[in-house]
Order: sequence, then C-alpha cells, then structure tokens
Amino acid sequence: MNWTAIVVETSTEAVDAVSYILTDTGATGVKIDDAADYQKLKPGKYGPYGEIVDPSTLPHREEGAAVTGYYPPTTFVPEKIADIRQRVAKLADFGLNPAPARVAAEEIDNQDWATAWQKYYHPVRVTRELTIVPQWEEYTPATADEKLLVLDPGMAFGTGTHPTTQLMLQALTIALRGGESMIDVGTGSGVLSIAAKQLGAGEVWAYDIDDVAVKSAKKNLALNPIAKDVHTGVNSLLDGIHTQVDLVVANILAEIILPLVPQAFENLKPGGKFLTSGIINTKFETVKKAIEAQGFVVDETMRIKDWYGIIAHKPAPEEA
Ligand SMILES: C[S@@+](CC[C@H](N)C(=O)[O-])C[C@H]1O[C@@H](n2cnc3c(N)ncnc32)[C@H](O)[C@@H]1O
Repeated sequence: MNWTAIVVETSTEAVDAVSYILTDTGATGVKIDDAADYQKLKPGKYGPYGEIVDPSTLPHREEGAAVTGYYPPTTFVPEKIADIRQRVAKLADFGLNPAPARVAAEEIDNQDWATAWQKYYHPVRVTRELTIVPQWEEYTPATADEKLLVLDPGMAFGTGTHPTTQLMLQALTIALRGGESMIDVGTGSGVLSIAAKQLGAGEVWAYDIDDVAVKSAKKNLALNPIAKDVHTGVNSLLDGIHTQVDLVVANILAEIILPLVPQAFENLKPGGKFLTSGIINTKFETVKKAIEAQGFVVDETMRIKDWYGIIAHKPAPEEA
C-alpha cells in the first residue's frame, strides 16, 4: 500500500487552521503552498545555482493556498476525506473563510514520503530554556541553562513548532516552580510532559484518546531520561479520573476544551493551574467565558498568530 497526499485548497487566512486539521487527523507532515508567500518575496537567490531571480517569474500560485498532508498507508482515506471536508467547512463558523475548501486525495508512489518531511525538521529553540531536537540530529546546547527535548514525533502531533504547542511551552515556563504534579491531556508526542519534567515538574500523567499518540509519547519519554517516570495511558479527556494535581495542561481544539473545563476544575488542588491552548481566535471569548464561569481566575492570556492560550487558576479558599 502507498502513502496518500490529501490536498486542501483554501484561503491564505485559513492556512494555519487547515494545517492544524491535517496534523490532527494523522498527517505526518504538512506542505504549504500559499500565493501570499510569493507576494512577500523580495529579489533574492532563488535560482537553482543560487543566482538572483525576480521572484514573480518563479512558478507559483496566483491566489489562495494549497495545504497538503501526508498520510501513512494504514489510513482509511474515504473516511479521512469526509472528516477533513467537514472540519474545513466548519472553519466558517469560527470566522475563517476556508474557500474554495476543495479536498482531494492522491496516492504517492514514493515510499520515501514516510520520512521525507524529516529534512524540514531541525533543532529549534522554542523558549530561552527549551530547545527541541529531532532524535536524528546531533545538537550541542549553546548555553549551560538550555534544556533539550529529544523528539521523534512520528505519527503524533507535537513537533513543538506549532503555535499552539509553543504557547503551552511558554505557559509551562511561566507556571512551573518545581515539584508540581501535572496531568497532560492530549499528550500527542509527549512534548509538553517532557518539557514539564525538564522545567522541574514532579509526578506527571500523560493521556491521549489516540493509542498511536500514546505509543509515540512512550517512545519520546524514553528518549528523555528525565521524563522516563511519566505515566501514560489512553483516556478521553479526564473521564474517570478523580485526583488532585497542581497543574492540568491541554492543547486541544476549543470544542474539546469546553467539556474538559469542569473536569480540570475538579481534578485541581485549590490554587492549582489550568493551562490550555488550541484556541483559534474566534473561539477565544467562548472558551475564556467558560473557564471563568466554572470558577477559575484567568491570570494570563497569550497569543501567537491566530491561536490563543490561557493560564488560569482554581482559587484557594482564602481568595474567596
Ligand atoms: C493538538 S494535539 C497536542 C499535542 C501536544 N500536547 C502538543 O501540545 O503539541 C491534540 C492531541 O489531543 C488528542 N485528543 C483529541 N481529543 C482528545 C480527547 N477527547 N481526549 C484526549 N486526547 C484527545 C489528539 O489525539 C492529539 O494527540
């Protein structure tokens, strides 16, 4: 069986959201071809031999964007296309114009696609202290306080470079003091649990609804000795979990965060913190209001591009 490329033709403004949908539905890599990127190009060395070329003469899209996701041979393509089509069309409800929202699939012969995306994935210093290093790269920290997160994201979401992950990495840097217990909901590649351990978290539980993600998280946790003791499991949100931790972190889409809000409140100690992202700009107010209505105090809101993150805490009795 071959790999499949699913191409979504969309507008420039919906590129980030469509990339998110493709990654969230199992694409191991995403390619973006956006007419707006060519319009921004200045004359430069774009020729095959590094010669200076007028960018307008390069072959390029005249308008809109095409976002391509690469899916492994195990993907059941008709179901995947239907899911993507529905989620792309729904972007209009969030104020993003997905037009023309055409979704098409094509088989890819070349088996190299399984790893082709790896050549675009290099070490990236995501915060002052945290650098994500692909497992296959050699990397020497530039400073003594730089902490490494070694990752092979494979099929799971969480290379660390998506704005929603970056928001949570920043939030963890702000919120953690050391020794905190934490639950990572929707762990994907395990990136946030590894970061939390690097930043001094104590006991950590990492859950995901997708068993492929949990397998990937286990593999990545093992690559990072500091995170070897993180507990993992398949679980939908915090269903059936009744505990008291210092931190709940979740980078999941807004629609999924809403049912998580009361569960996070129940599972946090008084004074405990709820860090969440995956919130597209048009859903931000709805999620923030739901968090406040639950009784949380919103301490900080953060934004990268069209995505928001929220840091909130469950008030301690003395705050009431
Ligand atoms: C956007 S990814 C986040 C991955 C990683 N935590 C990060 O920040 O990069 C969202 C993850 O949530 C998982 N997920 C979606 N719905 C879920 C649910 N109801 N319960 C638990 N996990 C869920 C997905 O499988 C996916 O791995």
